[in-house]
Amino acid sequence: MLRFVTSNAGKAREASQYLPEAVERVDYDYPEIQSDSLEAIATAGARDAYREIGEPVFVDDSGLFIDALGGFPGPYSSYVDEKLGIERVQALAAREENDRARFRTVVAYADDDGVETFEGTVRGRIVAPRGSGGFGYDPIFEHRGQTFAEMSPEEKNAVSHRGRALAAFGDWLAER
Ligand SMILES: O=c1[nH]c(=O)c2ncn([C@@H]3O[C@H](COP(=O)(O)OP(=O)(O)OP(=O)(O)O)[C@@H](O)[C@H]3O)c2[nH]1
Ligand SMILES: [Mg+2]
Repeated sequence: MLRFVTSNAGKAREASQYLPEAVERVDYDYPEIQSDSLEAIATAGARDAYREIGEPVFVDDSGLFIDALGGFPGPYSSYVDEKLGIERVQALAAREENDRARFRTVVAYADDDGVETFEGTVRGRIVAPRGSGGFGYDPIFEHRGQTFAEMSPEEKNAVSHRGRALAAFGDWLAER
């Protein structure tokens, strides 16, 4: 059994569909450090959550990086979603010629041996919102003609930043 520490139910749903072992969600909002690096944020979070919970845990730190906006909102994606909302982020991006963006996830796993990180990236374009699935920025992120909110959970996992990071994590767990 794997413990996934996250305040985000959408992330937890995707992880349990993906990993070979059962995933138990721990709804603990660990303090997030301020950094430009998802690796640094996830590593500090996993360490903190492991200390708090006393059992091996993993966390997921993700962000949407819009090329024309210098990678904004990046590590601040959660804060920006809360304060502005995805429509206003899309409106900012729509003023630019270049509509390219990427999603990144860093999964960090902590146990007695320390912290291991696993990364996943997917490229796409920022579009006017479409679709009702997924969560967060999914309706404005288009990958190969479909937004993430128009995909089934399985279709999204097969190509997504999170799916790729979890696949790398799963491979590492299997070989350990
Ligand atoms: O369209 C999306 N598709 C995704 O697949 C996805 N994954 C994350 N996000 C959003 O990006 C921010 C990450 O912030 P984040 O990593 O700190 O997560 P969080 O604060 O929601 O939960 P957690 O930190 O307790 O795990 C949050 O606004 C998430 O909603 C996504 N948006
Ligand atoms: Mg967070």
